[in-house]
Amino acid sequence: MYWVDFDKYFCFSIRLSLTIMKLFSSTQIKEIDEYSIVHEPITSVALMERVAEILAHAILDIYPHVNRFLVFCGPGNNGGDGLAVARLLALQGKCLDIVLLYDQEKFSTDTLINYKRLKKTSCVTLHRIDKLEDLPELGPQDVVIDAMFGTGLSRPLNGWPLEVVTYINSCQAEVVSIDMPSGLPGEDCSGFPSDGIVCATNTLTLQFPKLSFFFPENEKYVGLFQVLPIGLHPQALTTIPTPYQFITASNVKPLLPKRATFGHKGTFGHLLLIAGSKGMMGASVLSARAACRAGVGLVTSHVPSGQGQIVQIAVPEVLVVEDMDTVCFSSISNIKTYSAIAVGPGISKHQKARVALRQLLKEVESPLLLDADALNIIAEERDMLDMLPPNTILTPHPKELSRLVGDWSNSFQRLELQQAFALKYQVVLLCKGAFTTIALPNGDLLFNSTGNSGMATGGTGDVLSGIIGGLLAQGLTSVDAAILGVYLHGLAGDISAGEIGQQALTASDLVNNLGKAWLSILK
Ligand SMILES: NC(=O)C1=CN([C@@H]2O[C@H](COP(=O)(O)OP(=O)(O)OC[C@H]3O[C@@H](n4cnc5c(N)ncnc54)[C@H](O)[C@@H]3O)[C@@H](O)[C@H]2O)[C@H](O)CC1
Ligand SMILES: [K+]
Repeated sequence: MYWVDFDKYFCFSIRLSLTIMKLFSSTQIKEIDEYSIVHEPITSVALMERVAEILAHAILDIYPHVNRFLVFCGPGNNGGDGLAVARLLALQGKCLDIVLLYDQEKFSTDTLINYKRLKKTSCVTLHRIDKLEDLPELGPQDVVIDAMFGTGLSRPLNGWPLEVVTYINSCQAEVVSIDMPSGLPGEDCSGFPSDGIVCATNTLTLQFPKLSFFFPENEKYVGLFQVLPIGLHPQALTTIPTPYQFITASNVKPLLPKRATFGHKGTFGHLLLIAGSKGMMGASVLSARAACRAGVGLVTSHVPSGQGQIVQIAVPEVLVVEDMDTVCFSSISNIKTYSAIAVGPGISKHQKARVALRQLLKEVESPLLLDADALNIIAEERDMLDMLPPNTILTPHPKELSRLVGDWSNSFQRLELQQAFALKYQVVLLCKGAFTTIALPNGDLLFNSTGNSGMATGGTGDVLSGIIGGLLAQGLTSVDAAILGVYLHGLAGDISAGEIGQQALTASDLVNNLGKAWLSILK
Protein backbone atom coordinates (compact mmCIF):
# COMPACT_ATOMS: atom_id res chain seq x y z
CA MET A 1 0.00 0.00 0.00
CA TYR A 2 1.22 3.47 -0.85
CA TRP A 3 0.92 6.44 1.36
CA VAL A 4 1.64 9.98 0.32
CA ASP A 5 1.66 12.78 2.79
CA PHE A 6 -0.53 14.90 0.58
CA ASP A 7 -1.18 17.55 3.20
CA LYS A 8 2.45 18.54 3.34
CA TYR A 9 2.59 18.28 -0.42
CA PHE A 10 -0.44 20.50 -0.91
CA CYS A 11 0.64 23.08 1.64
CA PHE A 12 3.95 23.42 -0.03
CA SER A 13 2.48 23.69 -3.50
CA ILE A 14 0.13 26.42 -2.35
CA ARG A 15 2.98 28.32 -0.72
CA LEU A 16 4.82 28.21 -4.03
CA SER A 17 1.64 29.30 -5.87
CA LEU A 18 1.98 26.33 -8.18
CA THR A 19 -1.20 25.53 -10.02
CA ILE A 20 0.24 22.36 -11.44
CA MET A 21 2.23 19.75 -9.57
CA LYS A 22 4.83 18.55 -12.03
CA LEU A 23 6.76 15.30 -11.91
CA PHE A 24 10.35 15.36 -13.14
CA SER A 25 12.96 12.88 -14.33
CA SER A 26 16.13 12.24 -12.31
CA THR A 27 18.14 14.34 -14.78
CA GLN A 28 15.71 17.23 -14.44
CA ILE A 29 15.79 16.95 -10.64
CA LYS A 30 19.56 17.44 -10.78
CA GLU A 31 18.99 20.52 -12.95
CA ILE A 32 16.40 21.91 -10.48
CA ASP A 33 18.77 21.18 -7.61
CA GLU A 34 21.57 23.13 -9.32
CA TYR A 35 19.25 26.01 -10.25
CA SER A 36 18.09 26.27 -6.63
CA ILE A 37 21.66 26.38 -5.33
CA VAL A 38 22.51 29.29 -7.66
CA HIS A 39 19.28 31.26 -7.41
CA GLU A 40 18.13 30.84 -3.80
CA PRO A 41 21.13 31.21 -3.26
CA ILE A 42 22.35 28.45 -0.95
CA THR A 43 25.49 26.36 -0.87
CA SER A 44 25.02 22.73 -1.82
CA VAL A 45 26.19 21.57 1.59
CA ALA A 46 23.69 23.90 3.30
CA LEU A 47 20.95 22.47 1.08
CA MET A 48 22.05 18.98 2.11
CA GLU A 49 21.85 20.06 5.77
CA ARG A 50 18.32 21.40 5.26
CA VAL A 51 17.35 18.13 3.58
CA ALA A 52 18.91 16.12 6.42
CA GLU A 53 16.97 18.08 9.06
CA ILE A 54 13.71 17.38 7.23
CA LEU A 55 14.62 13.70 6.81
CA ALA A 56 15.70 13.25 10.45
CA HIS A 57 12.46 14.83 11.61
CA ALA A 58 10.42 12.48 9.40
CA ILE A 59 12.40 9.43 10.58
CA LEU A 60 11.84 10.33 14.24
CA ASP A 61 8.14 10.81 13.46
CA ILE A 62 7.87 7.30 12.01
CA TYR A 63 10.20 5.60 14.52
CA PRO A 64 9.98 7.59 17.78
CA HIS A 65 10.94 4.60 19.96
CA VAL A 66 13.72 3.06 17.89
CA ASN A 67 17.10 3.43 19.56
CA ARG A 68 19.49 2.02 17.02
CA PHE A 69 19.79 2.82 13.32
CA LEU A 70 22.11 1.18 10.82
CA VAL A 71 22.84 3.58 7.94
CA PHE A 72 24.19 2.24 4.62
CA CYS A 73 25.90 5.04 2.70
CA GLY A 74 26.90 5.23 -0.96
CA PRO A 75 29.50 7.57 -2.50
CA GLY A 76 27.20 10.27 -3.91
CA ASN A 77 24.93 12.85 -2.34
CA ASN A 78 22.41 10.20 -1.33
CA GLY A 79 25.17 8.83 0.91
CA GLY A 80 25.85 12.42 2.04
CA ASP A 81 22.22 12.77 3.08
CA GLY A 82 22.62 9.53 5.05
CA LEU A 83 25.74 10.78 6.85
CA ALA A 84 24.11 14.11 7.75
CA VAL A 85 20.95 12.35 8.97
CA ALA A 86 23.07 9.98 11.07
CA ARG A 87 24.73 12.97 12.78
CA LEU A 88 21.38 14.63 13.51
CA LEU A 89 19.88 11.40 14.89
CA ALA A 90 22.96 10.87 17.07
CA LEU A 91 22.51 14.40 18.42
CA GLN A 92 19.00 13.29 19.45
CA GLY A 93 20.55 10.53 21.56
CA LYS A 94 20.09 7.66 19.10
CA CYS A 95 22.72 4.98 18.59
CA LEU A 96 24.10 5.00 15.03
CA ASP A 97 26.15 2.46 13.08
CA ILE A 98 27.22 3.74 9.69
CA VAL A 99 28.31 1.37 6.95
CA LEU A 100 30.39 3.03 4.23
CA LEU A 101 30.30 1.00 1.04
CA TYR A 102 33.15 2.95 -0.57
CA ASP A 103 36.44 4.63 0.38
CA GLN A 104 36.31 8.37 0.97
CA GLU A 105 38.27 9.02 -2.26
CA LYS A 106 35.04 8.11 -4.08
CA PHE A 107 32.86 10.50 -2.07
CA SER A 108 31.21 13.57 -3.61
CA THR A 109 32.32 16.92 -2.14
CA ASP A 110 29.36 17.33 0.20
CA THR A 111 29.47 13.69 1.24
CA LEU A 112 33.09 14.11 2.25
CA ILE A 113 32.25 17.25 4.27
CA ASN A 114 29.53 15.31 6.10
CA TYR A 115 31.84 12.37 6.65
CA LYS A 116 34.29 14.69 8.40
CA ARG A 117 31.48 16.27 10.45
CA LEU A 118 30.26 12.83 11.49
CA LYS A 119 33.67 11.71 12.66
CA LYS A 120 33.48 14.43 15.34
CA THR A 121 30.08 13.23 16.57
CA SER A 122 29.64 10.96 19.59
CA CYS A 123 27.37 7.90 19.70
CA VAL A 124 28.25 6.97 16.11
CA THR A 125 30.35 4.08 14.88
CA LEU A 126 31.72 4.32 11.35
CA HIS A 127 32.47 1.08 9.51
CA ARG A 128 34.20 1.00 6.13
CA ILE A 129 33.17 -2.46 5.02
CA ASP A 130 33.55 -4.49 1.84
CA LYS A 131 32.58 -7.99 3.04
CA LEU A 132 29.22 -9.15 4.37
CA GLU A 133 30.79 -11.00 7.31
CA ASP A 134 32.19 -7.71 8.66
CA LEU A 135 28.79 -6.00 8.82
CA PRO A 136 27.65 -4.90 12.27
CA GLU A 137 24.91 -6.98 13.84
CA LEU A 138 21.38 -6.06 12.77
CA GLY A 139 18.60 -6.90 15.23
CA PRO A 140 14.88 -7.02 14.39
CA GLN A 141 14.28 -3.92 16.55
CA ASP A 142 16.89 -1.89 14.64
CA VAL A 143 16.01 0.20 11.62
CA VAL A 144 18.06 0.32 8.42
CA ILE A 145 18.50 3.69 6.71
CA ASP A 146 19.18 3.11 3.04
CA ALA A 147 21.32 5.98 1.72
CA MET A 148 23.29 4.11 -0.93
CA PHE A 149 21.93 5.47 -4.22
CA GLY A 150 19.26 7.98 -5.16
CA THR A 151 18.56 9.91 -8.34
CA GLY A 152 22.19 9.51 -9.46
CA LEU A 153 21.82 5.77 -10.11
CA SER A 154 23.17 5.21 -13.60
CA ARG A 155 23.00 1.42 -14.09
CA PRO A 156 21.76 -1.74 -12.38
CA LEU A 157 23.62 -2.61 -9.19
CA ASN A 158 26.19 -5.39 -9.25
CA GLY A 159 29.12 -6.59 -7.14
CA TRP A 160 29.40 -5.26 -3.58
CA PRO A 161 26.35 -2.93 -3.51
CA LEU A 162 24.23 -5.74 -4.93
CA GLU A 163 25.45 -8.07 -2.14
CA VAL A 164 24.48 -5.44 0.43
CA VAL A 165 21.01 -5.00 -1.09
CA THR A 166 20.47 -8.76 -1.06
CA TYR A 167 21.55 -8.85 2.60
CA ILE A 168 19.27 -5.96 3.61
CA ASN A 169 16.31 -7.57 1.83
CA SER A 170 16.92 -10.85 3.68
CA CYS A 171 16.81 -9.20 7.14
CA GLN A 172 13.77 -8.76 9.38
CA ALA A 173 14.50 -5.12 10.17
CA GLU A 174 12.42 -2.28 8.77
CA VAL A 175 14.09 -0.19 6.09
CA VAL A 176 13.66 3.51 5.42
CA SER A 177 15.02 4.58 2.05
CA ILE A 178 16.23 8.11 1.53
CA ASP A 179 14.81 9.70 -1.63
CA MET A 180 14.52 6.35 -3.46
CA PRO A 181 15.00 2.67 -2.70
CA SER A 182 18.62 2.07 -3.77
CA GLY A 183 18.80 0.35 -7.16
CA LEU A 184 15.42 1.64 -8.36
CA PRO A 185 15.60 3.98 -11.37
CA GLY A 186 13.43 7.08 -11.41
CA GLU A 187 11.62 6.32 -14.66
CA ASP A 188 12.11 3.42 -17.07
CA CYS A 189 12.94 0.29 -15.04
CA SER A 190 13.50 -2.06 -17.98
CA GLY A 191 16.81 -3.90 -17.66
CA PHE A 192 16.97 -3.42 -13.87
CA PRO A 193 16.81 -6.90 -12.30
CA SER A 194 14.22 -7.26 -9.54
CA ASP A 195 16.72 -8.67 -7.00
CA GLY A 196 19.00 -5.62 -7.18
CA ILE A 197 16.68 -3.12 -5.51
CA VAL A 198 16.15 -2.40 -1.81
CA CYS A 199 12.68 -3.35 -0.54
CA ALA A 200 11.90 -0.39 1.70
CA THR A 201 9.26 -0.27 4.39
CA ASN A 202 9.12 3.52 4.01
CA THR A 203 10.56 5.76 1.34
CA LEU A 204 11.13 9.41 2.23
CA THR A 205 11.33 11.10 -1.12
CA LEU A 206 12.55 14.64 -1.67
CA GLN A 207 10.30 17.31 -3.17
CA PHE A 208 8.59 15.15 -5.84
CA PRO A 209 7.37 11.58 -6.06
CA LYS A 210 9.49 9.84 -8.68
CA LEU A 211 7.67 8.45 -11.73
CA SER A 212 8.65 4.85 -10.97
CA PHE A 213 6.81 5.04 -7.61
CA PHE A 214 3.53 4.99 -9.52
CA PHE A 215 4.22 1.63 -11.18
CA PRO A 216 2.45 -1.37 -9.58
CA GLU A 217 5.49 -3.62 -10.05
CA ASN A 218 7.53 -1.27 -7.81
CA GLU A 219 5.21 -1.31 -4.81
CA LYS A 220 7.38 -3.98 -3.16
CA TYR A 221 10.45 -1.70 -3.32
CA VAL A 222 8.90 1.67 -2.47
CA GLY A 223 6.68 0.51 0.41
CA LEU A 224 4.85 3.50 1.89
CA PHE A 225 6.13 6.72 0.47
CA GLN A 226 6.09 10.19 1.86
CA VAL A 227 6.93 13.32 -0.12
CA LEU A 228 9.07 15.82 1.79
CA PRO A 229 9.18 19.36 0.41
CA ILE A 230 12.77 20.64 0.60
CA GLY A 231 12.27 24.15 -0.76
CA LEU A 232 13.67 23.81 -4.29
CA HIS A 233 13.36 27.00 -6.31
CA PRO A 234 9.80 27.71 -7.57
CA GLN A 235 11.09 29.30 -10.78
CA ALA A 236 12.85 26.09 -11.79
CA LEU A 237 9.72 24.09 -11.02
CA THR A 238 7.56 26.27 -13.25
CA THR A 239 9.92 26.70 -16.20
CA ILE A 240 11.36 23.21 -16.68
CA PRO A 241 9.00 21.37 -19.05
CA THR A 242 7.72 17.87 -18.34
CA PRO A 243 4.81 15.88 -19.76
CA TYR A 244 4.06 14.43 -16.32
CA GLN A 245 1.87 16.03 -13.70
CA PHE A 246 0.30 15.00 -10.43
CA ILE A 247 -3.35 15.93 -9.84
CA THR A 248 -3.88 17.36 -6.36
CA ALA A 249 -6.60 19.42 -4.69
CA SER A 250 -5.02 22.68 -5.86
CA ASN A 251 -5.25 21.50 -9.49
CA VAL A 252 -8.94 20.62 -9.38
CA LYS A 253 -10.31 23.54 -7.40
CA PRO A 254 -10.18 25.96 -10.38
CA LEU A 255 -12.06 23.39 -12.50
CA LEU A 256 -15.22 23.37 -10.41
CA PRO A 257 -18.19 24.41 -12.58
CA LYS A 258 -19.91 27.60 -11.46
CA ARG A 259 -23.55 27.29 -10.30
CA ALA A 260 -25.53 30.25 -11.65
CA THR A 261 -27.90 31.60 -9.00
CA PHE A 262 -30.74 31.80 -11.51
CA GLY A 263 -29.85 28.48 -13.09
CA HIS A 264 -32.52 25.86 -13.77
CA LYS A 265 -32.26 22.24 -14.82
CA GLY A 266 -31.80 23.31 -18.44
CA THR A 267 -28.77 25.40 -17.46
CA PHE A 268 -26.72 22.51 -16.12
CA GLY A 269 -26.77 20.24 -19.14
CA HIS A 270 -28.47 17.04 -20.20
CA LEU A 271 -26.54 13.77 -20.25
CA LEU A 272 -27.52 10.77 -22.33
CA LEU A 273 -26.30 7.61 -20.67
CA ILE A 274 -26.30 4.54 -22.90
CA ALA A 275 -25.63 1.76 -20.42
CA GLY A 276 -26.86 -1.69 -19.46
CA SER A 277 -28.23 -4.68 -21.32
CA LYS A 278 -30.48 -7.52 -20.23
CA GLY A 279 -28.91 -8.98 -17.07
CA MET A 280 -26.43 -6.08 -16.80
CA MET A 281 -28.75 -3.32 -15.66
CA GLY A 282 -26.70 -2.62 -12.52
CA ALA A 283 -24.21 -0.78 -14.75
CA SER A 284 -27.00 1.48 -15.95
CA VAL A 285 -28.29 2.15 -12.44
CA LEU A 286 -24.87 2.91 -10.94
CA SER A 287 -23.75 5.23 -13.72
CA ALA A 288 -27.11 7.05 -13.64
CA ARG A 289 -26.96 7.50 -9.87
CA ALA A 290 -23.43 8.85 -10.12
CA ALA A 291 -24.33 11.24 -12.94
CA CYS A 292 -27.19 12.64 -10.85
CA ARG A 293 -24.67 13.57 -8.14
CA ALA A 294 -22.25 15.21 -10.59
CA GLY A 295 -24.19 18.47 -10.77
CA VAL A 296 -25.90 17.83 -14.11
CA GLY A 297 -29.40 19.24 -14.79
CA LEU A 298 -30.94 16.19 -16.47
CA VAL A 299 -29.93 12.59 -17.07
CA THR A 300 -31.60 10.33 -19.62
CA SER A 301 -30.84 6.62 -19.47
CA HIS A 302 -31.09 4.70 -22.73
CA VAL A 303 -31.88 1.04 -21.88
CA PRO A 304 -33.18 -2.05 -23.71
CA SER A 305 -36.91 -2.37 -24.18
CA GLY A 306 -38.59 -3.69 -21.04
CA GLN A 307 -35.66 -2.74 -18.76
CA GLY A 308 -36.73 0.84 -18.09
CA GLN A 309 -38.60 0.04 -14.91
CA ILE A 310 -35.43 -1.15 -13.21
CA VAL A 311 -33.82 2.26 -13.70
CA GLN A 312 -36.98 4.22 -12.90
CA ILE A 313 -37.42 2.43 -9.59
CA ALA A 314 -33.74 2.54 -8.64
CA VAL A 315 -33.08 6.13 -9.78
CA PRO A 316 -36.30 8.14 -9.87
CA GLU A 317 -34.34 11.27 -10.79
CA VAL A 318 -33.53 10.07 -14.33
CA LEU A 319 -35.56 10.07 -17.51
CA VAL A 320 -35.66 6.77 -19.35
CA VAL A 321 -35.83 6.01 -23.07
CA GLU A 322 -36.22 2.40 -24.14
CA ASP A 323 -34.47 0.91 -27.16
CA MET A 324 -36.46 -1.12 -29.68
CA ASP A 325 -34.42 -4.18 -28.81
CA THR A 326 -35.15 -6.18 -25.66
CA VAL A 327 -31.54 -7.29 -25.10
CA CYS A 328 -29.12 -4.47 -25.77
CA PHE A 329 -28.43 -1.05 -27.22
CA SER A 330 -29.33 -1.35 -30.92
CA SER A 331 -30.19 2.10 -32.25
CA ILE A 332 -29.85 5.78 -31.53
CA SER A 333 -32.52 8.45 -31.56
CA ASN A 334 -32.59 12.24 -31.05
CA ILE A 335 -28.96 12.40 -30.00
CA LYS A 336 -28.77 16.11 -30.80
CA THR A 337 -30.96 16.84 -27.73
CA TYR A 338 -28.14 16.07 -25.33
CA SER A 339 -25.21 18.18 -24.18
CA ALA A 340 -23.04 15.07 -23.66
CA ILE A 341 -23.23 11.32 -24.23
CA ALA A 342 -21.64 8.53 -22.20
CA VAL A 343 -21.83 5.07 -23.71
CA GLY A 344 -20.55 1.66 -22.78
CA PRO A 345 -21.10 0.32 -19.24
CA GLY A 346 -22.76 -3.08 -19.58
CA ILE A 347 -23.95 -2.59 -23.20
CA SER A 348 -22.51 -5.99 -24.31
CA LYS A 349 -20.53 -6.68 -27.46
CA HIS A 350 -23.62 -7.97 -29.28
CA GLN A 351 -23.65 -7.41 -33.06
CA LYS A 352 -26.58 -4.97 -32.69
CA ALA A 353 -24.64 -2.91 -30.13
CA ARG A 354 -21.68 -2.74 -32.53
CA VAL A 355 -23.87 -1.41 -35.33
CA ALA A 356 -25.51 1.14 -33.03
CA LEU A 357 -22.16 2.33 -31.69
CA ARG A 358 -20.85 2.81 -35.23
CA GLN A 359 -23.95 4.84 -36.06
CA LEU A 360 -23.48 6.91 -32.92
CA LEU A 361 -19.86 7.69 -33.84
CA LYS A 362 -21.01 8.81 -37.31
CA GLU A 363 -23.68 11.14 -36.03
CA VAL A 364 -22.53 12.39 -32.65
CA GLU A 365 -21.87 16.10 -32.29
CA SER A 366 -21.87 16.47 -28.51
CA PRO A 367 -18.93 15.66 -26.21
CA LEU A 368 -18.58 11.90 -25.85
CA LEU A 369 -17.30 9.38 -23.31
CA LEU A 370 -16.69 5.71 -24.14
CA ASP A 371 -16.30 3.05 -21.47
CA ALA A 372 -16.27 -0.73 -21.00
CA ASP A 373 -17.98 -2.63 -23.85
CA ALA A 374 -17.89 0.43 -26.10
CA LEU A 375 -14.10 0.27 -25.76
CA ASN A 376 -14.02 -3.47 -26.34
CA ILE A 377 -16.02 -2.99 -29.52
CA ILE A 378 -13.76 -0.27 -30.95
CA ALA A 379 -10.71 -2.35 -29.99
CA GLU A 380 -12.07 -5.17 -32.17
CA GLU A 381 -13.44 -3.02 -34.99
CA ARG A 382 -10.42 -0.81 -35.31
CA ASP A 383 -11.68 1.35 -38.17
CA MET A 384 -13.95 2.90 -35.53
CA LEU A 385 -10.85 4.41 -33.89
CA ASP A 386 -10.59 6.83 -36.80
CA MET A 387 -14.23 7.78 -36.27
CA LEU A 388 -13.64 8.98 -32.70
CA PRO A 389 -14.43 12.71 -32.50
CA PRO A 390 -11.49 14.76 -31.19
CA ASN A 391 -11.45 15.04 -27.39
CA THR A 392 -13.55 11.93 -26.85
CA ILE A 393 -12.87 10.53 -23.36
CA LEU A 394 -11.98 6.82 -23.16
CA THR A 395 -11.99 5.25 -19.69
CA PRO A 396 -10.45 1.76 -19.86
CA HIS A 397 -9.04 -0.33 -17.02
CA PRO A 398 -5.63 -1.90 -17.82
CA LYS A 399 -7.07 -4.96 -19.61
CA GLU A 400 -9.32 -2.81 -21.79
CA LEU A 401 -6.42 -0.45 -22.41
CA SER A 402 -4.21 -3.29 -23.65
CA ARG A 403 -6.92 -4.24 -26.14
CA LEU A 404 -6.72 -0.69 -27.48
CA VAL A 405 -2.98 0.02 -27.41
CA GLY A 406 -1.35 -3.44 -27.34
CA ASP A 407 0.60 -5.23 -24.61
CA TRP A 408 3.39 -3.70 -22.55
CA SER A 409 6.29 -5.29 -20.72
CA ASN A 410 6.51 -2.70 -17.93
CA SER A 411 4.52 0.27 -16.69
CA PHE A 412 6.80 2.91 -18.19
CA GLN A 413 6.14 1.36 -21.60
CA ARG A 414 2.44 1.39 -20.78
CA LEU A 415 2.60 5.15 -20.16
CA GLU A 416 4.33 5.62 -23.51
CA LEU A 417 1.67 3.58 -25.34
CA GLN A 418 -1.10 5.49 -23.58
CA GLN A 419 0.47 8.86 -24.47
CA ALA A 420 1.06 7.85 -28.10
CA PHE A 421 -2.55 6.69 -28.52
CA ALA A 422 -4.00 9.89 -27.03
CA LEU A 423 -1.78 11.96 -29.31
CA LYS A 424 -2.55 9.91 -32.44
CA TYR A 425 -6.33 9.90 -32.04
CA GLN A 426 -6.54 13.28 -30.24
CA VAL A 427 -8.49 11.77 -27.36
CA VAL A 428 -8.35 11.80 -23.57
CA LEU A 429 -7.28 8.28 -22.63
CA LEU A 430 -7.43 7.03 -19.04
CA CYS A 431 -5.95 3.96 -17.42
CA LYS A 432 -7.96 3.27 -14.27
CA GLY A 433 -6.25 1.89 -11.18
CA ALA A 434 -4.10 3.12 -8.29
CA PHE A 435 -2.91 6.57 -9.41
CA THR A 436 -5.25 6.53 -12.44
CA THR A 437 -3.38 8.03 -15.37
CA ILE A 438 -4.94 10.45 -17.86
CA ALA A 439 -3.21 10.90 -21.22
CA LEU A 440 -4.17 14.14 -22.95
CA PRO A 441 -4.46 14.88 -26.68
CA ASN A 442 -1.27 17.01 -26.43
CA GLY A 443 0.71 14.00 -25.16
CA ASP A 444 0.85 15.08 -21.50
CA LEU A 445 0.17 12.51 -18.82
CA LEU A 446 -1.43 13.14 -15.44
CA PHE A 447 -1.45 10.93 -12.35
CA ASN A 448 -4.38 11.11 -9.94
CA SER A 449 -3.63 11.35 -6.23
CA THR A 450 -6.93 10.17 -4.72
CA GLY A 451 -8.39 6.68 -4.29
CA ASN A 452 -7.57 3.42 -2.55
CA SER A 453 -7.66 -0.30 -3.25
CA GLY A 454 -11.10 -0.63 -1.64
CA MET A 455 -12.32 0.80 -4.95
CA ALA A 456 -11.10 -2.31 -6.78
CA THR A 457 -14.61 -3.74 -6.81
CA GLY A 458 -17.38 -4.19 -9.40
CA GLY A 459 -19.30 -1.13 -10.50
CA THR A 460 -16.83 1.60 -9.54
CA GLY A 461 -15.96 2.09 -13.23
CA ASP A 462 -19.65 2.63 -14.04
CA VAL A 463 -19.74 5.28 -11.33
CA LEU A 464 -16.75 7.04 -12.91
CA SER A 465 -18.45 7.10 -16.32
CA GLY A 466 -21.52 8.68 -14.76
CA ILE A 467 -19.49 11.34 -12.95
CA ILE A 468 -17.36 12.33 -15.95
CA GLY A 469 -20.41 12.20 -18.25
CA GLY A 470 -22.27 14.53 -15.88
CA LEU A 471 -19.36 16.98 -15.87
CA LEU A 472 -19.07 16.89 -19.67
CA ALA A 473 -22.80 17.63 -19.93
CA GLN A 474 -22.30 20.74 -17.78
CA GLY A 475 -19.89 22.11 -20.35
CA LEU A 476 -16.51 21.25 -18.88
CA THR A 477 -13.88 20.51 -21.51
CA SER A 478 -12.96 16.85 -21.91
CA VAL A 479 -9.64 17.40 -20.21
CA ASP A 480 -11.18 19.23 -17.23
CA ALA A 481 -14.07 16.75 -16.92
CA ALA A 482 -11.63 13.82 -16.88
CA ILE A 483 -9.33 15.43 -14.30
CA LEU A 484 -12.10 16.58 -11.98
CA GLY A 485 -14.12 13.37 -12.42
CA VAL A 486 -11.22 11.07 -11.62
CA TYR A 487 -10.23 13.18 -8.62
CA LEU A 488 -13.79 13.35 -7.21
CA HIS A 489 -14.30 9.62 -7.75
CA GLY A 490 -11.11 8.78 -5.83
CA LEU A 491 -11.94 11.27 -3.11
CA ALA A 492 -15.39 9.72 -2.64
CA GLY A 493 -13.52 6.40 -2.34
CA ASP A 494 -11.18 7.80 0.30
CA ILE A 495 -14.08 9.28 2.27
CA SER A 496 -15.93 5.93 2.06
CA ALA A 497 -12.84 4.00 3.19
CA GLY A 498 -12.48 6.41 6.12
CA GLU A 499 -16.05 5.69 7.17
CA ILE A 500 -16.40 1.96 6.59
CA GLY A 501 -12.95 0.65 5.65
CA GLN A 502 -11.67 -0.61 2.31
CA GLN A 503 -13.00 -4.15 2.58
CA ALA A 504 -16.66 -3.23 2.84
CA LEU A 505 -16.54 -0.47 0.23
CA THR A 506 -18.99 -0.80 -2.68
CA ALA A 507 -19.61 1.25 -5.81
CA SER A 508 -22.81 2.59 -4.20
CA ASP A 509 -20.75 4.02 -1.32
CA LEU A 510 -18.86 6.14 -3.84
CA VAL A 511 -22.13 7.56 -5.13
CA ASN A 512 -23.37 8.19 -1.59
CA ASN A 513 -20.16 10.02 -0.66
CA LEU A 514 -19.90 12.15 -3.79
CA GLY A 515 -21.60 15.01 -1.95
CA LYS A 516 -18.93 14.96 0.75
CA ALA A 517 -16.25 14.81 -1.94
CA TRP A 518 -17.65 17.95 -3.62
CA LEU A 519 -17.84 19.73 -0.27
CA SER A 520 -14.29 18.79 0.59
CA ILE A 521 -13.00 20.36 -2.66
CA LEU A 522 -15.23 23.41 -2.25
CA LYS A 523 -13.86 24.07 1.26
N1 LIG B 1 16.63 16.55 -4.93
C1 LIG B 1 17.56 17.40 -4.59
O1 LIG B 1 17.56 18.47 -5.06
C2 LIG B 1 18.61 17.04 -3.66
C3 LIG B 1 19.01 15.73 -3.53
N2 LIG B 1 20.02 15.34 -2.75
C4 LIG B 1 20.37 13.94 -2.67
O2 LIG B 1 21.27 13.67 -3.71
C5 LIG B 1 20.92 12.47 -4.35
C6 LIG B 1 21.50 12.42 -5.70
O3 LIG B 1 22.88 12.53 -5.55
P1 LIG B 1 23.93 12.13 -6.66
O4 LIG B 1 25.26 12.36 -6.10
O5 LIG B 1 23.58 12.82 -7.91
O6 LIG B 1 23.63 10.60 -6.91
P2 LIG B 1 23.61 9.30 -5.96
O7 LIG B 1 23.98 9.60 -4.58
O8 LIG B 1 22.32 8.64 -6.21
O9 LIG B 1 24.72 8.35 -6.57
C7 LIG B 1 25.71 8.79 -7.46
C8 LIG B 1 26.99 7.99 -7.24
O10 LIG B 1 26.76 6.62 -7.38
C9 LIG B 1 27.48 6.11 -8.51
N3 LIG B 1 26.64 5.11 -9.15
C10 LIG B 1 25.54 5.31 -9.87
N4 LIG B 1 24.99 4.14 -10.20
C11 LIG B 1 25.77 3.16 -9.67
C12 LIG B 1 25.72 1.74 -9.67
N5 LIG B 1 24.77 1.08 -10.29
N6 LIG B 1 26.66 1.05 -9.03
C13 LIG B 1 27.66 1.69 -8.38
N7 LIG B 1 27.78 3.06 -8.34
C14 LIG B 1 26.83 3.76 -8.98
C15 LIG B 1 27.83 7.30 -9.35
O11 LIG B 1 28.96 7.07 -10.12
C16 LIG B 1 28.05 8.35 -8.27
O12 LIG B 1 29.30 8.20 -7.67
C17 LIG B 1 19.44 12.44 -4.25
O13 LIG B 1 18.90 11.16 -4.45
C18 LIG B 1 19.23 12.97 -2.84
O14 LIG B 1 19.35 11.91 -1.91
C19 LIG B 1 20.83 16.36 -2.05
O15 LIG B 1 21.30 15.96 -0.85
C20 LIG B 1 20.06 17.65 -1.81
C21 LIG B 1 19.26 18.15 -2.91
K1 LIG C 1 18.46 5.48 -1.24
